[in-house]
Formats: sequence, structure tokens, C-alpha cells
Amino acid sequence: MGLLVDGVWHDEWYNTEDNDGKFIREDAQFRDWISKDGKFQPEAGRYHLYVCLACPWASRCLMMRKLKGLEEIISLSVVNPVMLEHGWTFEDGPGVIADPIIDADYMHEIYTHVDPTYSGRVTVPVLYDKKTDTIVNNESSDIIRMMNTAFDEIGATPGDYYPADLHDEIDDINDYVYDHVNNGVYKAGFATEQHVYEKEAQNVDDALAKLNDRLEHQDYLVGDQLTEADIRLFTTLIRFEHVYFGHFKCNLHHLTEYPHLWEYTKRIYNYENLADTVNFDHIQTHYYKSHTMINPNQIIPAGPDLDLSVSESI
Ligand SMILES: N[C@@H](CCC(=O)N[C@@H](CS)C(=O)NCC(=O)O)C(=O)O
Repeated sequence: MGLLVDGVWHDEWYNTEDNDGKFIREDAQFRDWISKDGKFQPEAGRYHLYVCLACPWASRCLMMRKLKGLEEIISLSVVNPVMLEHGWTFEDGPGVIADPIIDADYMHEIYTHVDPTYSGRVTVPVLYDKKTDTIVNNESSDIIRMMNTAFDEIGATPGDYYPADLHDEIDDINDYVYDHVNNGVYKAGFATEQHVYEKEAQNVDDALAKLNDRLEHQDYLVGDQLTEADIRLFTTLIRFEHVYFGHFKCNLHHLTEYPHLWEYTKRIYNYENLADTVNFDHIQTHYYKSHTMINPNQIIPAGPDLDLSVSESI
């Protein structure tokens, strides 16, 4: 775990000391866009996606790539789930897909390849342009938004997961879910002061209760179709019992104690072939082996063994 300072790698954990024990997430720095009339045109085979299968942010992109049938249009690399002193690596292992662009050993080489003086965290997902040899974007919410439409005229599977008439409602719920759930579990898990952890863990649990109520009479968060809001919530929920409940101590209630939210999680897991984007082995290996300040002996728990099947037809 570390960061680049003027292009030089430093092995450093997040600095919470200057923030009263709070984890504060940095904003992503590459925010360009693929569009017909821009510098980055939609073209099959031009873009490459770097992900970690454990990462909830990167998994949003894997879900959208799958739903929009972009597997043949956007190529893929998968980092090793264990992230230690070198950050993300391409060390060979089950499920790892090496870097085809510069044959990098470490993800930070991709960042310095495009910007030799880059300062900041080296995160996944990264959407890379092979034609201009640069990073287009490293913010998952942008990447899924552009994948939703950018490739529609060059063979993407039809489907709009951010329909115009639902923009406002999707934007509102995304903000809430980001703060209270997606980033909420990290704020609890990476807190280094008791009072900060307690507040954030309660915040997560209150949000789960509220979302459970919302889903009592509807299958999806917004409207009556799957939208990007569901993709964004799902990638946190599907990790909840495996890592956030134990490792991040968000343990006021099990997700399975929220019946509507749990049904919803299973409904999305079983939606088309989205289950292919979930790799519980990478998920548990990453969190329990990489965060040695939380889990110094790196033991991976034996459970949980969850039944993710749905009885209803979808
Ligand atoms: N805002 C980014 C966040 C991405 C992010 O934080 N990814 C994590 C993996 S789960 C990461 O790469 N962390 C490495 C680090 O912070 O050093 C997004 O949504 O794309």
C-alpha cells in the first residue's frame, strides 16, 4: 500500500493522524471522456481496463462491461489481489491477467508511464487508451457512465442504465449510497479512533435499514429497471458478509438480517451473467492479506458460506 510522489513510489498507509482518525478518500485525477466528438473516440480494441476483482469500484466497471457486451471492445487486465509494499502488482496467480501494454510488474508503472511526475494514489479501475498511450479516466463512476452509451454505435449491447428521465433520482441516490455505504464501510474500516469508527459503523447500519425499507415494495433502487444506482450499491453489498461485516467491523447487523436488501443483493447477483464479475476468493484474499495494520497475521476467515440463489424467476 503506498503512493507516488513526483513519480517516485513510497510505501505508506493512509494518513489518518492529521484528520482526527478519519479516512478521507482522494479524488481521482484522470477524468477524460470517450465520445464521438472528443479526443477519445469510441473504437473497438482501442481501450484497456485495469481492474482488481476484489475492488468494489473496479467491479462496477466489470458489471457495466458485461451488461453492455463490451468484452470484445475493451480489453482487460486483472491485478493480483494482494496489495502490499509495491501496491497493486501483476504477480502471476489464479485469475490474474498480465499487463499487455508495457508488461508492467506494478500498477504504479502504468501511472508513471503516462505521467512521470504523477503524485497521488495508484488506484484501480483505470481506463487506458492504447492509441495515445495515456490514462483516459480512473474514476469508476465516470467509467460506467461512459460505457453506458459511448460504444452504442459500434456494437455494444443495447440497454440504458442511466435513462434521461431518471437522472435526478439516480444522482440523488448515488450521492447517498456513496457517502453512507460505498465509502461508508471504508470510513468505518479504516478509522483509527474509536469514536470515529463507532459513528461511521452506525452510519452504515442506519443506511442499510433505510435502503431495506426502500426496497420493500420495489425490485430496484430507481424506477422498475436495473440502473447504475443498483450496480453501485450492489458491489458493496455483495462484499458485506465476506469482508465489511468482519474485517471492517460493520457488524451492527448482518446484511441477511435486512430481508429486502438481502433479496435485492441476490436478485442482482443472479441478474443475467453478473455473478461472473464476483470473485469471492480475490475479495477475501485482498482485504484480509493486504490490510496488515487491521489483520496483521493475514488469516483469511473460513466462512461465510452463503446461499445466493433466488427462488423467484427474474
Ligand atoms: N474513486 C475511485 C476509487 C478507486 C479506489 O480507491 N480503488 C482502490 C481499490 S478498492 C485502490 O486502488 N486503492 C489503492 C490505494 O488507495 O492506494 C473510483 O471509484 O474509481
